[in-house]
Amino acid sequence: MSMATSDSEFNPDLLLAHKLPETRSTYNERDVAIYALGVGACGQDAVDSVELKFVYHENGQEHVQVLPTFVSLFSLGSLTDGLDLPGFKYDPSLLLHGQQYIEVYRPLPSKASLINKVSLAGLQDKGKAAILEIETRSYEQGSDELLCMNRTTVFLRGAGGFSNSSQPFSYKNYPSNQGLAVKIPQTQPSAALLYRLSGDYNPLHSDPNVAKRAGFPRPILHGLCTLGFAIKAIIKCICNGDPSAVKTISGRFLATVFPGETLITEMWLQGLRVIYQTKVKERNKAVLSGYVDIRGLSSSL
Ligand SMILES: CCCCCCC[C@@H](O)CC(=O)SCCNC(=O)CCNC(=O)[C@H](O)C(C)(C)COP(=O)(O)OP(=O)(O)OC[C@H]1O[C@@H](n2cnc3c(N)ncnc32)[C@H](O)[C@@H]1OP(=O)(O)O
Repeated sequence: MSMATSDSEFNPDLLLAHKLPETRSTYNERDVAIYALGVGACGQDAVDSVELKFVYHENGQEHVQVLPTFVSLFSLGSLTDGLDLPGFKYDPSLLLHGQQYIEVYRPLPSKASLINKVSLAGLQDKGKAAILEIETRSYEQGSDELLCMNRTTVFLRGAGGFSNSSQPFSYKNYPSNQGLAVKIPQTQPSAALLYRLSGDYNPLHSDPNVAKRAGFPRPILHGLCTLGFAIKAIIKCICNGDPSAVKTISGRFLATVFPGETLITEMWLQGLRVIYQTKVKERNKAVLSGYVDIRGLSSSL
């Protein structure tokens, strides 16, 4: 992959000493529904009985239901302002989302105001790149109850070489038997343009010139959009459509996805852990892998 020369300046001591400010998130049912549409809810069948509840109040239902990956949006505030951090001069177009780890502690309300406490949780030197981990703990305003936690790993191409530390990642081995289920939600060519309306306005996903400068032939799909597609497939296949069954989500973005490609998510149930892998069908390429821990299995399974 070719990319523009980075003129990054990286001072890890200054960076790690920096305290990130709190951010605030307020959302309502409209935001929840737009997010769900952005990750393909009701994409194949406009009246899909499992997915309709993520965008519309069905009969007898008081509120739309919130997909657990919606909470990943609370982690965006600290970085979408262009990574304005001391000791850190970096071309944001070279940044790639590397991993996302999510814990959801309580059923998600369909509207809320949150205070996000943000901290730098890790920094690794990979030689050709630096990896920065940012933790965001989101509390409901008023009750101060912890609702969820995100750990976001960003892969900063060209910013490595400041030390010799490195930390391996352990989710590489997949069961050799065929997965429990496979879902094929097709992304639309406009997928990234729709998903960005949920709050990630990074031009890498919408501007052909920015994408070219970053080394891509055209804008790429948001990592968190791919994650949303994958976790929704797991909720549908394994959790009987119940989004509150999801406790923990872990995902590593292995390769880029282009809007319009078809995503296949394969999953294996091991106790209360679902191991999953998402591939792009057209290129037979693994693009996302990880696990989901669930609270329990519905009796209908
Ligand atoms: C706070 C909120 C902020 C949110 C910001 C998000 C903003 C969004 O708008 C941005 C996006 O959504 S970008 C789109 C989504 N992400 C992607 O498409 C990236 C896909 N992955 C890749 O391209 C490669 O894996 C790539 C390029 C990442 C790595 O591939 P290689 O360069 O080939 O790396 P490799 O040689 O295999 O490994 C080098 C070391 O790095 C570790 N590593 C690899 N992939 C990683 C990944 N995805 N995440 C974390 N670490 C990763 C490897 O383990 C290796 O380390 P070690 O040598 O210690 O084993």
